[in-house]
Amino acid sequence: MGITLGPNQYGKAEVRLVTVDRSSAVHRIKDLTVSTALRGELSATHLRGDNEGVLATDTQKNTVYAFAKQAPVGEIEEFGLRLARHFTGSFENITGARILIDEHGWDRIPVQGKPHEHAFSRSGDEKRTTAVTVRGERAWVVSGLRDLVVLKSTGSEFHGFPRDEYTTLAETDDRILATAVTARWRYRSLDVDWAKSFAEARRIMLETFASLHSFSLQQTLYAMGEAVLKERPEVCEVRLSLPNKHHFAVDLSPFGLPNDNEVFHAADRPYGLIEGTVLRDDAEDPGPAWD
Ligand SMILES: O=c1[nH]c(=O)c2[nH]c(=O)[nH]c2[nH]1
Repeated sequence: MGITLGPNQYGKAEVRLVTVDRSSAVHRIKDLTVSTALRGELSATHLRGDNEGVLATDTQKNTVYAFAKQAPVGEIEEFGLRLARHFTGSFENITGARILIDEHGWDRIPVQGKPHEHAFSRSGDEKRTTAVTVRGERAWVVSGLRDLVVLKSTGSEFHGFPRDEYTTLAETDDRILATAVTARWRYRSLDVDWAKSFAEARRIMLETFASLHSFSLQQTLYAMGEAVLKERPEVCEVRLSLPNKHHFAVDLSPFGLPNDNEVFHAADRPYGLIEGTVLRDDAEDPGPAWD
């Protein structure tokens, strides 16, 4: 019986990088979590512990910090592409790289109504994300966001589902719909205004969530992905993961009180998890974009 080494990669996970642009008194900060992963001919170290072709994960981490000094970080997609191409271009046995970057937002603290020059508050849990994959000369970019928490207090129904002997859920024509959006979208090419594309995809998804009268979170998921594809030609595929953050109307009848969808228990678990892909019929082959 033969045994072989299967797919493998290695790198430094979750390098925390904060940069301060001090070129004017109005400082600008970038707060990133960067993960690197290198792929290629790495059988020597796995089979024999021969590390000749192993660019140390410590070096990968140092490279992230050095690159942040040597040129402006720019958009996370650009930074990811620079890093990935450096790693694949520098060492013969390293033929692929995957760089994951999360960007954490900071807002300027308003002081007497004026945004402060160098004091910030965290924007919240939401992260902008990218996954840059390089294989040989080619590159793929999948960008997105995580933990964008949204809620609508009406405009959502859920009924018409089958009832078996275990079904207790009441049908509803008016419920709270809430979720924490994880969205990732795949770009057709690298010729993209990354900042604008991100801002527009985010806007389109939010507007769709708000505007669509929803009969299921599945319907909302599809509509959000479809709207991005309709308006953003640079995107060819959208993947969404939407936890259904259930809000149950509390039974106030023991207290002799009515509850006309005004008082809810926000349950944190379990939660429904609705996931799906929306893509163009003629979407390019994804290659290793999602791997
Ligand atoms: O939008 C929903 N989709 C479901 O599949 C589902 N299942 C459930 O219990 N509630 C909901 N809501």
